Amino acid sequence: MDNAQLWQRYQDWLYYNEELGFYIDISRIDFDDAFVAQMEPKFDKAFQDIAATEAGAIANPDENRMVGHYWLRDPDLAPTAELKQDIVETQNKIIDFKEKVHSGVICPPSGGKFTDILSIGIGGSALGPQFVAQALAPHNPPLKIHFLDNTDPAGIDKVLTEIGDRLPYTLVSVISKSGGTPETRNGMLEVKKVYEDNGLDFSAHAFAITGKNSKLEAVAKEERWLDIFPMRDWVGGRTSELSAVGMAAAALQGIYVRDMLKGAKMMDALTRKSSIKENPAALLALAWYAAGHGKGEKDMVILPYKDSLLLFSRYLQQLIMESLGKEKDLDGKTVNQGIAVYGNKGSTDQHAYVQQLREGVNNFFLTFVEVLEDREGDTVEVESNISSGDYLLGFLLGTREALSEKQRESITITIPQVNEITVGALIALYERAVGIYASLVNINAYHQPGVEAGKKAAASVLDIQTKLIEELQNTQTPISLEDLASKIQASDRLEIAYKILRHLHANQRGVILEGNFSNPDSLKVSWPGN
Ligand SMILES: O=P(O)(O)OC[C@H]1O[C@](O)(CO)[C@@H](O)[C@@H]1O
Repeated sequence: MDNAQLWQRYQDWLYYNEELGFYIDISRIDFDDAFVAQMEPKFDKAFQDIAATEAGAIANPDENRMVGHYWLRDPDLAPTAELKQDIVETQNKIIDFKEKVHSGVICPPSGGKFTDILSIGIGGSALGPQFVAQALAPHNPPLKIHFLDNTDPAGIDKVLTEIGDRLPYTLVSVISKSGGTPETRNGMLEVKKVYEDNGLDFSAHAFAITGKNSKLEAVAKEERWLDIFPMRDWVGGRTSELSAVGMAAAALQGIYVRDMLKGAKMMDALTRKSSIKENPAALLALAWYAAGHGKGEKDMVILPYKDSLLLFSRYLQQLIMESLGKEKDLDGKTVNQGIAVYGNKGSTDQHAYVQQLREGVNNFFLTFVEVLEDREGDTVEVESNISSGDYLLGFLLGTREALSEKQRESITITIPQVNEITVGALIALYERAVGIYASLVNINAYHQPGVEAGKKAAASVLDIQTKLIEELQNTQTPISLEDLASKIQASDRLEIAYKILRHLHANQRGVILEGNFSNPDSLKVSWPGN
């Protein structure tokens, strides 16, 4: 296509909503009218599926659950009066909590006001709050947020060192829908110990966001934490940013959470339309399908040209990959679906991997995110009539053109500003696009059976560790790996046993390994206390 044809195609496919100031351009994705016509019946079904989901159908059949994140921003849509009341009450309770914290009614036992929040959670219990904090937290937030989203001891130490002597003024938010995620539990136990070691009452600093009757809820109740906010089984972790999970963290940082909900509600109204061209989420799903032939053949590279949106791709990675990455379809057929998502920000990534995007393997499509407003306040010119923001746009458009010349496809989303309304709308846009795409490819977007396999395997590793240590403590002389593994009936897990022992040895945890480390079979292991 020449430039005149591309310009025409841009206008033919441009989506614009005046109220939100949102543009979506899928003109640089390679599809034709015949493809759209052929997709229409699938979209009709997808629109019906999502309407049923919003009305309270069991959209997550494997877990026998409704899927209700749409109700969070429009409680009137909730299928029962109880659910509606629950949503409204939780939101009001969060606003009330943040007001009490900000005003000092809820305060540290030593007096004064809370200055920091330490948010402990992982996956959907971290990624949304992290993205939103980066995108929207004011320069001088009433509370500064820190995250523990792993069980990495050095990572935990680093965050606690950053907090330093503000620990007595730090609120701790422990977030886990299941209430049993080991990384989160470990973070909580380590942080609790640091509070206790400093003579501080952890319970007077902590609040929980968790599912009903979870282990975490029991602990928070028993230890009389400051508060407990509910997570409901009809909100998945990766769609929980606009539930208590994201709301509490955002509100405490001084972000206008009601506006986030408003932006999401506005986008929901737009993405409920049953005409592909008038529905921005359907346009995204159409573009994803066209690019990857409905099989995820191409990766999705997300490039926001705005530093504050840096974590958008990371957030979308879970939303899209945990939702769409499925072995079986809804009929039980093996399909191995999914779309790989990566990206950071432009133009920074231009100096990292855009070389490969333009000239290397053509296995991706890009999503540029353009923000019209450069900055608050006056613009500085770095050259005559040219600002840094002009360069940013120049790099975006230049990269789009350079890629397009080489048949690399792209979508461009344009928003007027990064604010509560547009961020809420972006979240809702992608949540809906994922729901529509899942329906197009006939998969359950709302379960995550694949994650369980890794969790079970990790538990079995820790079980072997316990047995190895017990056995070693009863062994008087150095013993070969093979003999030790055989004693605990783990001869078939020799590699795992060796790696556990090597880790314990490296951390001076009582285990001594001796011998030739390039020949693990030759190593002898002992417990020096013996
Ligand atoms: O909130 P939870 O239950 O601790 O789970 C954290 C994350 O773990 C997963 O269940 C699986 O990795 C995600 O879906 C979820 O967001």
